[in-house]
Amino acid sequence: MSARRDDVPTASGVDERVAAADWARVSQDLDAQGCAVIEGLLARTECNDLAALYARDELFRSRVVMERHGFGRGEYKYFAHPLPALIASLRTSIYPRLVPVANRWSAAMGLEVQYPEEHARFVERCHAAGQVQPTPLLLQYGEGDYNCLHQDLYGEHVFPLQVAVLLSEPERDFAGGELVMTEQRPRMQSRPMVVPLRQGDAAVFAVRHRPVQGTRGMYRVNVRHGVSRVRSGHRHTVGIIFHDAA
Ligand SMILES: O=C(O)CCC(=O)C(=O)O
Ligand SMILES: [Fe+2]
Repeated sequence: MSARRDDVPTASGVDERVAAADWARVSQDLDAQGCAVIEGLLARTECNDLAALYARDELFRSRVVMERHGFGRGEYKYFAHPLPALIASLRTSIYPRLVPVANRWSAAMGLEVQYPEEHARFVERCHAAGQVQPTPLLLQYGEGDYNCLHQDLYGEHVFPLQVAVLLSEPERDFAGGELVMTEQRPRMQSRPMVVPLRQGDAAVFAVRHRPVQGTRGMYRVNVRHGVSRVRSGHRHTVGIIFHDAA
């Protein structure tokens, strides 16, 4: 029998908030910078309630202690099915907003893959290839913790954009712990970026690579993300990755 899950955060109003975001601006920022911020996507209570789920082992399929794998320091847990309503709603309502960017990028990079309009259809594609495990995750950092630059690839099927929502408030709950991105350009040095976030803000960013318009045509940059050292306090984030894992 599945555990009672009616005391986890509800999805009340989240679809409406997603619909109200300025997706034209997000898409422009993604094209120009490879990342975009949606301010105040989640309310403070939703952030606190989500962060509190970290202790609820029955909601998760696995726990990763980053230090054991050389991933950094701190830990995270992947949600099990059924996903908490708020996470499931974010995943299905944000996905179609990002499909136009994903398809445009794919074509611009000369890739064959195109993404279906609906998240359920894309998940079917993942499942058919043996990628059946949910990838949304909660991350928890304490003093001295950090997350090494990485890419969240879990199999052949990769949706090219992902979302992370900061659940803690900088300066109040923690110091340091900035979301960091690097873009590795062909035959050039990497470009670093810091993404300033407050509690409830969502960062949307490229998972693996993205097209950049150069003076001599389009080229592909390789993208990684991570988190700088948390200097004090505690920091939680929720990561929404749209492909499932093998
Ligand atoms: O904690 C963060 O801000 C980054 C989390 C992360 O690596 C992810 O959501 O994939
Ligand atoms: Fe990540």
